[in-house]
Amino acid sequence: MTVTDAVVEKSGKIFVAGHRGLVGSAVVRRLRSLGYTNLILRSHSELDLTNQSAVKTFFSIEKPQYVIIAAAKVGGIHANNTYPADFITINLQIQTNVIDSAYRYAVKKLLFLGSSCIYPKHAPQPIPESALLTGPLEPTNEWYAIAKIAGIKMCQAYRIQYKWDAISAMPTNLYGPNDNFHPENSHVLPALMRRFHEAKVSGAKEVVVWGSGSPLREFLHVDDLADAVVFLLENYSDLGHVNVGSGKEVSIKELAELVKEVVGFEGELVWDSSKPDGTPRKLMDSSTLANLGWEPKISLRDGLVGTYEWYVTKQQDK
Ligand SMILES: NC(=O)C1=CN([C@@H]2O[C@H](COP(=O)(O)OP(=O)(O)OC[C@H]3O[C@@H](n4cnc5c(N)ncnc54)[C@H](OP(=O)(O)O)[C@@H]3O)[C@@H](O)[C@H]2O)C=CC1
Ligand SMILES: C[C@H]1O[C@H](OP(=O)(O)OP(=O)(O)OC[C@H]2O[C@@H](n3cnc4c(=O)[nH]c(N)nc43)[C@H](O)[C@@H]2O)[C@@H](O)[C@@H](O)C1=O
Repeated sequence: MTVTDAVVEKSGKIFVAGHRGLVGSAVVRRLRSLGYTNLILRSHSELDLTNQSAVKTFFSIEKPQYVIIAAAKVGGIHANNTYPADFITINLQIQTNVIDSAYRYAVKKLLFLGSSCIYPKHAPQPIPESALLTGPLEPTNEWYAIAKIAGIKMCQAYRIQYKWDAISAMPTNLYGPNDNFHPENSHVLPALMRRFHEAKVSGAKEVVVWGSGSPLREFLHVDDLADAVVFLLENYSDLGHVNVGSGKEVSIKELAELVKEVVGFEGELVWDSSKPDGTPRKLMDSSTLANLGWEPKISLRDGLVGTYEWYVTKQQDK
């Protein structure tokens, strides 16, 4: 493993793609809090990253020095399972356009974000980075996972062929402010927070939770992830992708009970077994990152309390 020599200048021009999303908005907060002042931001409507010529024009005019790709087609188990064509195609287009243009317009360093779903469904637990491409993927999100694997491999290929500084980080399941709270298409944590909140407000007696409750998931607050992303941008430069997790896993049943308590819903949980469980377990081995000197700070309970406060004050106005 190599630690990068190149210092990321505080005045360096940094393009954060997807800055309105869960991850992109947290990365922008973190960069600003560290004194990075020269951020380039474009909303989806200002720059559609699936449009190759628009992306080329953007890079040729703006000439960013650093790029963080937090723009992607993202969703929970239902969305991934229902829109496989969108998940594979849009993600391949966004990452291919941005990585290639970043290289061609002399970006100094690029960080690509993948996901823990790149690993085989039955990978050893905790999952080391070396488990990539050692077995079949989880069917509910294999289309998205294939795109993400292609992104990692593209960064590696450009690093090998062009000696270009492209790195990849693999976050575990994330949550926090600016998450997607869509009732069907979101991830489990925001979906349950919204459902429990609406049930509390309406006085409903029951809330439906999908699957069996037995799958295990590892959750990381997005502010911890953003801290890790900037840490890697500043300190890491090598071929291998790097896992970013909290190291702690909970069952979906335990998660549901915790969200219920934080929201203050007092009714019952009803399990809908017609919905898929997805992968049984995906705890990542984040020792590569720990050995570089990074660790997460926000507990799941504290992160949930903060996210619920944000949801009640901000999200409901939308
Ligand atoms: N959320 C999670 O639990 C995890 C996320 N990740 C990874 O982190 C990254 C960010 O995810 P997250 O923040 O959750 O996702 P979000 O959906 O919250 O944000 C994605 C952002 O990308 C933008 N975007 C999507 N398509 C385009 C496009 N064609 N052109 C320009 N912008 C576009 C979206 O804008 P708009 O909404 O306007 O379309 C949005 O701002 C992704 O690579 C994801 O794979 C990894 C592991 C877990
Ligand atoms: C980050 C990751 O996110 C996705 O994978 P996932 O971890 O399976 O994501 P999920 O959060 O949607 O579900 C986690 C678990 O929770 C259960 N569950 C209960 N009730 C609800 C519920 O109401 N909504 C959702 N979405 N899930 C629910 C659900 O049945 C499953 O057992 C990937 O597609 C992939 O995109 C990816 O990388």
